[in-house]
Amino acid sequence: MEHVEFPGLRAAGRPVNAAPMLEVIDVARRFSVTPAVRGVSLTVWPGEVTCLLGPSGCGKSTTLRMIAGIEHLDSGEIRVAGQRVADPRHEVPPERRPVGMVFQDLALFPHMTVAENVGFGLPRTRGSAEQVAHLLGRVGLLHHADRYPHQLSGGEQQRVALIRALATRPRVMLLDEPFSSLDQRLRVEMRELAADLLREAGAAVVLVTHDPDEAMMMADRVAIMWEGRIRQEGTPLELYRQPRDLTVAGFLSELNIFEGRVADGRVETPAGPVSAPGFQDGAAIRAVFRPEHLTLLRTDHTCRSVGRGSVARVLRVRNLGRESFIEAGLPDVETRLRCAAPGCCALVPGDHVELGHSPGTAMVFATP
Ligand SMILES: Nc1ncnc2c1ncn2[C@@H]1O[C@H](COP(=O)(O)OP(=O)(O)OP(=O)(O)O)[C@@H](O)[C@H]1O
Repeated sequence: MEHVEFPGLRAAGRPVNAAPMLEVIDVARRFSVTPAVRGVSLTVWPGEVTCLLGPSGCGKSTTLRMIAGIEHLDSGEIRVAGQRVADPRHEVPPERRPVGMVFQDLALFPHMTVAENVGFGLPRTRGSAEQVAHLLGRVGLLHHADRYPHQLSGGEQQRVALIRALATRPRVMLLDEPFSSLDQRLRVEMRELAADLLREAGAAVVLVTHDPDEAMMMADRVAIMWEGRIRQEGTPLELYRQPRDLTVAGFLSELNIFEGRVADGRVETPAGPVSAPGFQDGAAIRAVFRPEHLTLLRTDHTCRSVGRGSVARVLRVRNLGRESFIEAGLPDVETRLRCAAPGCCALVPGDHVELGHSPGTAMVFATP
């Protein structure tokens, strides 16, 4: 097939000639006896969005606050555009770092109009009013320039906060759960708008979220954080397809996990045989499937036919129109299987289904 270039779309991978814009080198921070961040390193290129994804308390916000300069670092170093901005002995104050921030609580100035909010950090030059108008136009809010923040909807306030942070043309943009207070539809809209604006601005972006969909949609690279460390870093697809362990795998979707032992280089699972390269015969392993990788085929049989997947019973079906979620149970197994399929699903609770999986989608990990 002919290779097609889509103008405006970035090629996958990092720019070859550009230098990194943000370098976080082995930074650590401890609060009394609690180590919050234990040696985190990150490199972000201009125009690149890196997402820190992880459970509550794993050190995401502390990492962001150290980059912003509002949290001290105990060890390590932070560089912006090749210049050191922080190490334990020397810290450039936050207001002198070329770093913009948008947090969940937007902190717009209530007594200033929308235009004044956006222009707040700009030197009063002849071009500044035009720049504010340009940015407001870019997010469709030019007609609200003279309103006050309380006269705007949540989504509109979010857009103002975003362009206010972009107005000073920061080299690094930090976003801490910026869309979490918005409803689902608005959140999707804001993610797309923000991703476009941020890439256009050419800033290095670090986005903190605990929402895997947000990470998959917005990020060029995702770093999964766990207990103060980065457990794995890569493109969203690398993490989705080749997670290094079960913890990383479990961040991006629910999982169906089957325990087994390797025989002849493969392991039998209720969803059919799975090859286990790199494992010795007899090794205890876990074969893991994401919900969208299990297949369910309605059958009249109530037990497995030789050489096929197991027969399960459908317990629950949620048809969302665009996709469906099905829960199924295996005899004598307490855990429910969770499956997802595109479009509407004709199965109903009580149906018997033969389990299978899409080729090449199983993930195999050693049992600890
Ligand atoms: N100022 C502080 N004083 C004491 N402990 C703190 C302070 N700030 C953060 N911590 C602790 O450091 C750890 C990491 O906190 P951090 O806010 O970075 O986590 P997070 O991953 O951003 O969590 P969340 O997703 O809930 O915001 C937590 O155990 C937290 O309680």
